[in-house]
Amino acid sequence: MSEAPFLQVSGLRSGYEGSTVLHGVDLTVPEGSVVALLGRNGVGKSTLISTIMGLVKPYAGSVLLEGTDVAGHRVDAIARAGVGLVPQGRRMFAPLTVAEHLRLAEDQGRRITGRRAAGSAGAERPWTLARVLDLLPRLGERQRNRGDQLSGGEQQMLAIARALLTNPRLLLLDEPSDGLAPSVVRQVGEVVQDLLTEGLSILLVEQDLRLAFSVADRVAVMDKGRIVLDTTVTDFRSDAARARALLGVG
Ligand SMILES: Nc1ncnc2c1ncn2[C@@H]1O[C@H](COP(=O)(O)OP(=O)(O)OP(=O)(O)O)[C@@H](O)[C@H]1O
Repeated sequence: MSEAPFLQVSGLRSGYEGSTVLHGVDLTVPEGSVVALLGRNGVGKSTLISTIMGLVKPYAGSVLLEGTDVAGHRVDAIARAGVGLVPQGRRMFAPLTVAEHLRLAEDQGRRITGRRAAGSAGAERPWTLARVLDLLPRLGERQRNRGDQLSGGEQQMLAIARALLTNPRLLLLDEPSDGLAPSVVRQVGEVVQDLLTEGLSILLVEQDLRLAFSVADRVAVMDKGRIVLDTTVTDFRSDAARARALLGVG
């Protein structure tokens, strides 16, 4: 893992229709690392992910991707700059098959990668469908099944596959364990490890602390729209009382 930040967020403020949710967020994701973003419900974690991705417009602050400020840019420009989103809730199209979802994502990926300059983010070794199915073989077996016929774990794998086909170098993963059985959460953890090996940087919003601790290098805790703690997993785990106070968990 290199120490250079892939993502550096500074003083980021954003919200919805004039109501401020993020009150000046500072956060760094070093290249090739996983940062787990923790925090109680409603503190602004998904809003941060959406603002980084360009889905929510910032009021102030910067979002540097390898040193280039993309704050306020359109979502397609941010995808081209190398950011992929695996949204909370997975966002399947119930009537479409796995193969159809993947074909749409491949088309989108081609549009994004086609406009990317040679040698820029994600241009070196694109995520082809074959490469994605190699990483997520279960999807290969389920190609003819519709979105609403998939288990929660399979839907999560499909959401990850769709994001990978846009050739990101930074993946924003919003609560991938949500609603999954413990054995499936472990599989998600293994996929995150594989993605790290493939050279991605990852910002992981997670409520499942076991998953977060098993894959992350650092932990950032958000409260009321600010990062109130940014530390190593080892340090965070060494102070259970502080963790309980920050997260409200037993
Ligand atoms: N699309 C929206 N329009 C208006 N307000 C929103 C919208 N999305 C979220 N909010 C509000 O912004 C605040 C932060 O929500 P957000 O979803 O970012 O928190 P979170 O930490 O991700 O919570 P959770 O863990 O429950 O997903 C909440 O008060 C929420 O009601």
